[in-house]
This record gives sequence, structure tokens and C-alpha cells, in this order.
Amino acid sequence: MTPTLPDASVHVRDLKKQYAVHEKEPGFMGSLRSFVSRKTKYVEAVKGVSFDLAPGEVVGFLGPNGAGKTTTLKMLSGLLHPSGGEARIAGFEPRKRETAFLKQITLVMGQKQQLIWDLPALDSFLVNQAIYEIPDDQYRATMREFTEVLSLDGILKKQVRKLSLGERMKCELAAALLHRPRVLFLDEPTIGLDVNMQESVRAFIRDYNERYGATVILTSHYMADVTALAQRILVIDSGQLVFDGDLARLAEQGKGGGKTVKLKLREAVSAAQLAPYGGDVKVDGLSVEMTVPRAEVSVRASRLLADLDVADLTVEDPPIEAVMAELFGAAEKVDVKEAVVSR
Ligand SMILES: Nc1ncnc2c1ncn2[C@@H]1O[C@H](COP(=O)(O)OP(=O)(O)OP(=O)(O)O)[C@@H](O)[C@H]1O
Repeated sequence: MTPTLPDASVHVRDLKKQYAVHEKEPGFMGSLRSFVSRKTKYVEAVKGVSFDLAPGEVVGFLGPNGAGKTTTLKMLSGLLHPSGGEARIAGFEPRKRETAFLKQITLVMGQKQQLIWDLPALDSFLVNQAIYEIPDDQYRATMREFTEVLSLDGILKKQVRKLSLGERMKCELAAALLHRPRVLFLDEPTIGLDVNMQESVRAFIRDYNERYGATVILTSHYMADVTALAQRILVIDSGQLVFDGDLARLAEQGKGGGKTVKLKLREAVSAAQLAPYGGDVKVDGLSVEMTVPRAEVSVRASRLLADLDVADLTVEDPPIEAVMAELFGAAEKVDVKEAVVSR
């Protein structure tokens, strides 16, 4: 039965997606051959994923390229039918795409656009008002709020094609949230944006989550998005969930469970002299960085303070992008370079 008051929770059990891919040799002869005998390969994009989100929870959904993030979000928003398992979003079964369900969710894909290219964004907003049957007073109130939070003044009446990427993304977000959905699927909402624009988008998502108690699943290659918005992280790799826990626990997995100790010295010391205190020692003038096993941190820090002329000592978890690179073995797989640049 369709609930009248959705609770914005997300329940996913053993969700699977298999794609059938038709293979074709290159060239004309290849086309002919595939016409006569078509070869089909199956890609297991999602292999039995399960998790539950409480209403209002914000989670970062991370994983290397091709891990199955977009496929999962498309199944949760009802765009793709799962090959197995089930999902319940705000009490609804996504695959049915009921109108009441669509009014509770939104899917924002940073790489795709829903705004009408040749018209001002305002026209697309009016189309969405009609589609989602948003009452006039609610539409006006939401527009006022979004215009303020996203600084949309002056851009709503410009043709979408003439907007900058950042301006367009802000309008895309506004259009996607105009109906005040309770569950947000955000797939790379800040992709390609400059650092300031990324920050505006983050602030908007945070504000929306607090104001409406919306549940948010966010994928991003920019770790700054994830660390700014999410407490809990789901990591998917090769279609399987390999981590579900809080950010701090994910950080603990890095550097073999070690912490980064940073020192500012008053007197220069060589890396060789510092080797007994920790691993991965990096010396840059009077600044030193090293990795120390978690359980040893207090003992080693006391020794460093006793043995050297230390002006400052800090202990940090390794950056989350480094942890991800370590988890997946290769830095390029998680776009660590981009993530670092965006911080
Ligand atoms: N329509 C499709 N047909 C066939 N295979 C597909 C299709 N869409 C995705 N795949 C494959 O399914 C797997 C998961 O893809 P998906 O787009 O879900 O990954 P992702 O984690 O979102 O990756 P990225 O971070 O690169 O966007 C990949 O191996 C991909 O090649």
C-alpha cells in the first residue's frame, strides 16, 4: 500500500544489476559478422548491495571508476530495473515509478542536464512546477529561498546556453529540488566546477538537508564534497560494498592504520635521523611529516618532543583521498589528483 507520509528512509537489500553488452568486431566485416551471429557479454555492474539509511542521513557513496555507483543510483531512482534484490525508498518500490514516489525523490547527474538549452532556466522551472503540481505559494517560497541560497539573481532570465558551467549547475540543482524532494540522489553534482562554485553547491546541499530533513546519497570524485557533507561513507568496488562506516573509521584504514605526525622543528634534522620515529619520513626544510602506527602515537610523539627541538607537533588521520587510493591500489583509479586540487 502506498504510504501517505513517507519517512524518507532508504532500504536496499541484495540489489543486483547485470547489463547485457553486444560485442562487435570493428569495421564493415565486423558489422556483417555481428549481424549474422551476435556475441553477448554480461557485465555484473552491481553484485548484491545492501544498506539502510535513516531519514535525514547524508552518505558519501565512493568507489573507483566503473565500480557501480551510477548504476546503483539509477536503480534507486527507478530509472533502471534491478536484475535482483530490492529497494524501498520512502516506502516506495522505485521500479514502479509511481507519481507519489517521483515527487519524493530527485536524481541529479552532474554530467547530464535537464534544463531546456535554448530557454531561460525560469521556463524550465515553470515546466517542473506543472509536472510536479507544485502549488503557486510553495513555488514562490521555494524560488525565493533558492535564489537567496544559490545567488540566482540575474541568471534566471538568461538563456541556459549562455550560462557558465557553474551558473548552469546551480540552476540544475534548483530545478531538481523545486518540488522539495525528501530523498536526493546526487551523482557528481560538483563535477568540473571551480573551487568557489563547489563550495556554493555544498553549502546549498547542506542547507537543504537541514531545512527539509532530506536523506542524501552523494557520489563525488572531490573528497572535499564528501568530507564536508557526509558523516557516513559507503564504498563500492567492482559492484560490491566493501566499506560502510563513518569517515573517521575509513581514515583509520589508511597508511596501514597509521596516523600522520607533522612537526615544525627549530633545527634542521635529516630523514635518516628521523627514521627510528616513524615511516614514510618527508623532510622539507624545518617541516617534517611521517607515518606512525596508531597504537604508538603517544609514545613516539613524547620521544620526538624529548629528543628534538620541536616548535609544533600535530597528529592527523591521513587524507581520505590517500586512503581511497590505498584501498583501490592505484591513485589514478579514484582521481586523487583532482581531489587534492579541489581542497
Ligand atoms: N548501459 C550499460 N551497458 C553496459 N554496461 C554498462 C552500462 N552502464 C554501465 N556499465 C558498466 O557497468 C559498470 C558500472 O558502471 P557505473 O557507471 O555504474 O560505475 P560508476 O561507479 O558510476 O563509475 P564512474 O565513477 O566512472 O562514473 C562498468 O563496468 C560499466 O562499464
